[in-house]
Amino acid sequence: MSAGRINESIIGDRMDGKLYIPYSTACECCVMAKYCLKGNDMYGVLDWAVEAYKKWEIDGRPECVNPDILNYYLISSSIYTGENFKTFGSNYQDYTEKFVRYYHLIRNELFELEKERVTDVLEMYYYLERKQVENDFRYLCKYGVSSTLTKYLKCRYQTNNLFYRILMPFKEEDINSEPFIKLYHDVLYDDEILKIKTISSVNKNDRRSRSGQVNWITASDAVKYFDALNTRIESFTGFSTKTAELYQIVNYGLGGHYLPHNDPFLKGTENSMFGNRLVTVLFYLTDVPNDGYTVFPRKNIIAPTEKGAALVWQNLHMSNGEINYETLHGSCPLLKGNKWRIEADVVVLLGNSRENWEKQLLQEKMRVQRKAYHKFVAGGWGDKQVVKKQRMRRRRKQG
Ligand SMILES: O=C(O)CCC(=O)C(=O)O
Ligand SMILES: [Fe+2]
Repeated sequence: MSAGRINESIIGDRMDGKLYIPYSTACECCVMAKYCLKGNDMYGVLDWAVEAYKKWEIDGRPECVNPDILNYYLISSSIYTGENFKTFGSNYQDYTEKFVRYYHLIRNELFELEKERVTDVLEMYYYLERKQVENDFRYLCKYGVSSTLTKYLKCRYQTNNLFYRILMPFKEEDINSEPFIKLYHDVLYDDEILKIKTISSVNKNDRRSRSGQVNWITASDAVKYFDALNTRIESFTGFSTKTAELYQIVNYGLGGHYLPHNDPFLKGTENSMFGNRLVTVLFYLTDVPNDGYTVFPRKNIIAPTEKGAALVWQNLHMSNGEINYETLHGSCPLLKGNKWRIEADVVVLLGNSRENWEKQLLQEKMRVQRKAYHKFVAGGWGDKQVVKKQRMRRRRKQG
């Protein structure tokens, strides 16, 4: 690179439309960006500036890389190519991937500098990112394979420290560790499935993002039919269903799908009384072999639709209650058969006090344990009755 000559080994080769860089340092990449800018090759500027960032991230920032100049390369080329994206050049897919990959780096730069029209470019990034997620979603639905068991992802009989589960443990399968996703096999019984299907009169729902027939189970039906199911949910999630939302039943016919989304409400739009959706529990009421998966495009994960199983995941970070965006998920378009599922969103009291988050989580867990203890050790009573009985016994003793 000395004496103004560029090391030939870094001049990239374009193979299959992709930039191939055998070896280069962050300094060399910066120089390449500079020359591309001189030659008005704004896509080249972007490629090399981003590549410089990549090297910088891995190897640390060398002296020769001036962050201001690198910012300038990124901003100018982003604005320029951002405009061009609207007309979709032939390399659209390639650039989409690149943008999405480096989005977090570029975004910070843009925010820091607050240059004019930055929002335009940001909007373009958001748009491309959404597009990318949809592409990943479709790809997963078409070609995804279920993950296999590894050292960290196992199957086990799970009692969750509940005495009565020693006799009938859950069949728990790890699907992913971070975010936590698990599949519980055989937790919904045939008679329950029949009951659910019978009481669910269907309402047509034709929103574009979700084509399935949706039905909400009324509060009175929930009490009548699903008390045992609530207890089961509490046993495997460890959280109380006291503030959970009503069950939502969906029947997907052919082509039925649900585009990728996150279940929790965005910051500030949570239920002011009850908080946000901490855990999602999806029960499958039908077997749909090799189809109709629930997929997590950010994690490259597919979950099979297995009759009687429940897929469970945590939507919020346990440390602070913030949304875990990695839990983005959707339901693949159904190409054959018929998929029924029932969803329970377990909500945890956040109220207005995020500072109390940890305390609240602990309280919810304790409430579930107390209830389990009273129900199965103290002889089949719910919380309230036990407390009442204990109070009466104490009074009798005192008086
Ligand atoms: O049915 C599925 O597989 C996913 C449903 C879902 O994500 C939802 O209802 O929020
Ligand atoms: Fe969902």
